[in-house]
Amino acid sequence: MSSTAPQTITPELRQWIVAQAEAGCRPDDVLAAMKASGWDEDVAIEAMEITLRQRLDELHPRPPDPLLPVQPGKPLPEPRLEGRTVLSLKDGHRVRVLTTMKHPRVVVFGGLLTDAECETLMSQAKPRLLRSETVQNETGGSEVNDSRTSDGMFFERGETPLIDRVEKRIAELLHWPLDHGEGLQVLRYRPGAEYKPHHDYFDPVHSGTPRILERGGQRVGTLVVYLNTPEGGGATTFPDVGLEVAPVRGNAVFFSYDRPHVSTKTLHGGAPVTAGEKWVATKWLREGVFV
Ligand SMILES: O=C(O)CCC(=O)C(=O)O
Ligand SMILES: [Fe+2]
Repeated sequence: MSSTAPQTITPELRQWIVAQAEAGCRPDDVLAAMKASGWDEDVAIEAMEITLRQRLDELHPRPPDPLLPVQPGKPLPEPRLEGRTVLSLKDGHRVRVLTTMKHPRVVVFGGLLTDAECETLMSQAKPRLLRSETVQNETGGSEVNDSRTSDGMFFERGETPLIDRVEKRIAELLHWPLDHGEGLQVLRYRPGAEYKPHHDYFDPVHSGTPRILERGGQRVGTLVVYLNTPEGGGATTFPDVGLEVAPVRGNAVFFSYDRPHVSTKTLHGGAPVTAGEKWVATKWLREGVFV
């Protein structure tokens, strides 16, 4: 190679650089070898950088930029409101539309569950409540965490006739297949308990996320149903937009997120309960079948 010849990164050179790196050669030695065979130092450094970056991208593809609309028109759970203030469901149940917001996408429903349904869910959940855990980012497992001081439990999908009825109602309301939903989670917050602001999607930067995504892909929507009306506190807050949803028995707040990114403005939390208890049932919706 002569230093005056055009110095392009040929496939052979690329293979050679990758082979040196993968054999454990120090970059300085690779550079020295390239210089000895006529490469200009700056050009050689650039060739190495470009080649090795390309190789890393091949080995570890980067997740798509969450700010780009990766899947334009990606389907999301979404109620068909069409200007209505009351939605009549197949089981004869009527749900009121109390508040809607475009960005973040938030819809507050009134009367999603009856008082009796709320009572039954609370009493069925109560004996199984344990201190809530949050996702452990590194492993994808779960752990007890100060940011979430509630007690919780999960029902299996379709575990009881009531759960089945509620899940079918949610699937119809949000136009999202029943089998894309996680099992219903019930949480109890005692006085002082809270759930600090968080996102419900799994952050792609965490090493434990791929394992979690094996069971149905990303979460794309959340429905929090209030099973009682706490005497004080306990609103569901959306700090990015200053929205607070009052916890009222039977009502529910739905929000969706088309990508696992803060730009969805779906940061939310359960404000501390100041008096009495707060009980909620959460349904998380995945992009695929949750197994
Ligand atoms: O308790 C609330 O208001 C919010 C619950 C919540 O964020 C969740 O279950 O993911
Ligand atoms: Fe949440």
